[in-house]
Amino acid sequence: MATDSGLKRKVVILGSPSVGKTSITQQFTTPPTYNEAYYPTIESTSTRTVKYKGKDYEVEIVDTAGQDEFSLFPPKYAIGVHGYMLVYSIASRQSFEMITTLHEKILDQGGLEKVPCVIVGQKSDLANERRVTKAEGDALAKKLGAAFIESSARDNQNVDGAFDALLGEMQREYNPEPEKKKSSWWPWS
Ligand SMILES: Nc1nc2c(ncn2[C@@H]2O[C@H](COP(=O)(O)OP(=O)(O)OP(=O)(O)O)[C@@H](O)[C@H]2O)c(=O)[nH]1
Repeated sequence: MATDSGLKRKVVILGSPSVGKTSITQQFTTPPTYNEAYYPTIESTSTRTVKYKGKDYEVEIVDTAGQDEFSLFPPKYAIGVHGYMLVYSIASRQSFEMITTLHEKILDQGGLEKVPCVIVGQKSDLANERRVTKAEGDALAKKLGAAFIESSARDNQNVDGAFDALLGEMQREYNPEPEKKKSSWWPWS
């Protein structure tokens, strides 16, 4: 896990193979980009500067190889990382179930109790092949203390929204809003 490092954020994208991790990353860093062809990723890092609440953040994004329940969690994905995007496909139950496993691995590896996270239900355009409801995604995110969004890299739907949600989670962790001054009982004080 990382400490607050000013206006830089390092995020790692994790999920089962072929859920659209590379597609969502490319659509975010070099829009508009979408590739119908599937090329399995080994690992790839890209950056984009984004404005969040009036400040420019340099976001470094590590797009990882698809994981299954037997994959080892590389320790480098726990060091210096500010937040995680956990991606599944709404058309794959198995990829949805991997989210809980991945979340556990992140906490175990970092020795953490919580971590800034967004859960992304990708391929929302595949409505006829849906195997995971929005309510299930939402409930899992609540259980894991994460943000939740459904997106389509193909249609460029909610791609920026997914990263924005993660920035929000990281902001809460590293730059919490100062507590609002409690209103005084005395109206004149
Ligand atoms: N229908 C649909 N297909 C998508 C979407 N995003 C990605 N795909 C397709 O799904 C396949 C896998 O996409 P990738 O982005 O390579 O998936 P990945 O999760 O990076 O895959 P790994 O490298 O194996 O981990 C490709 O054929 C994409 O064109 C989407 O939003 N909708």
